[in-house]
Amino acid sequence: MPCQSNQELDVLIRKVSPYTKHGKVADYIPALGKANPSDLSIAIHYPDGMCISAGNIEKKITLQSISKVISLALVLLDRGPDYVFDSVGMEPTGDPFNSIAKLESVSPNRPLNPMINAGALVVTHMIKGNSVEQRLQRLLSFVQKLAGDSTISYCEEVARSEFETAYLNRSLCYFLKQHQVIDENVEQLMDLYTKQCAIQMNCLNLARIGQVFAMDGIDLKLGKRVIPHDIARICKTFMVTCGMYNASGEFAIKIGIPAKSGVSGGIMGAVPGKFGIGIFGPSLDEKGNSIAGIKLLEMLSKEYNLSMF
Ligand SMILES: NC(=O)CC[C@H](N)C(=O)O
Repeated sequence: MPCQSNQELDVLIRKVSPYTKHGKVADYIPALGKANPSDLSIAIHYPDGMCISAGNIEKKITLQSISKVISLALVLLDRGPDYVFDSVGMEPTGDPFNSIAKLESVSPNRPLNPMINAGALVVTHMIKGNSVEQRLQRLLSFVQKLAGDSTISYCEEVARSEFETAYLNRSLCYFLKQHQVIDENVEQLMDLYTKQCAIQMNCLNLARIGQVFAMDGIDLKLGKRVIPHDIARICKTFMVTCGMYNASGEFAIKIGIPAKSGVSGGIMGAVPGKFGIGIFGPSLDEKGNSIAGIKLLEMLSKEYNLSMF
């Protein structure tokens, strides 16, 4: 079913697009610095397969931190919650996503949650397979299944650009290795992690994955469960408590939708029992969230009473 462009969403986009001028695109990953700051698009995917959109939803974006929810779901499926949460906590940090501070100050020295970089690196470390290629393929197949799109792959340019400049993430890895939280070659883990973050899709794919989480792991279009209920619930809870980094509290109060953002400017939303949302707006606020994307979600949530609280 093709995605229908929608007038009401179009009006919302036009209202919030001036906000794109207040933020800036991420450039600490050089390839992301090429994004057009005034881009803004949204897709909403319903469980029956219907889809509405506004803006250029064909444009492909890299998942960046949004991938953390999906790798977490895969690793929970593979290894079970007890194994995973032995090495990664369940608490928000209140710190920026790439902070190293609490790794040192909180005992034991394990990351506080899987949505910060340190926690996500541990989760990626847990993806099963005999080589980076095999582990990436397993993750990609899982992403393709959730999005219902077997063409999804990763962007080599963005992956390479992050791999060549990820000094802070390497520091996190070495810290974790020193404390025996991971036992993998750091370059190998960075290779897999940067490719994971560079998995590329459009807003419609993103909305469809959001919809699977919104429906607690059931893909109604396929007529089957693709993520076990308890795992979808864990992922959604992390989206509420840590999904928007250290802006998650304010986001929960003002918007109240489980969501995960990435520094590419993507946001994946999962409105429980209703629909999934995919947003792309690469101009970011100071915490690394899409500045206009958040405004868009705020207006949408108010207008259609979408807060889960
Ligand atoms: N917040 C993000 O989207 C961060 C993801 C990015 N790949 C990083 O590790 O820095």
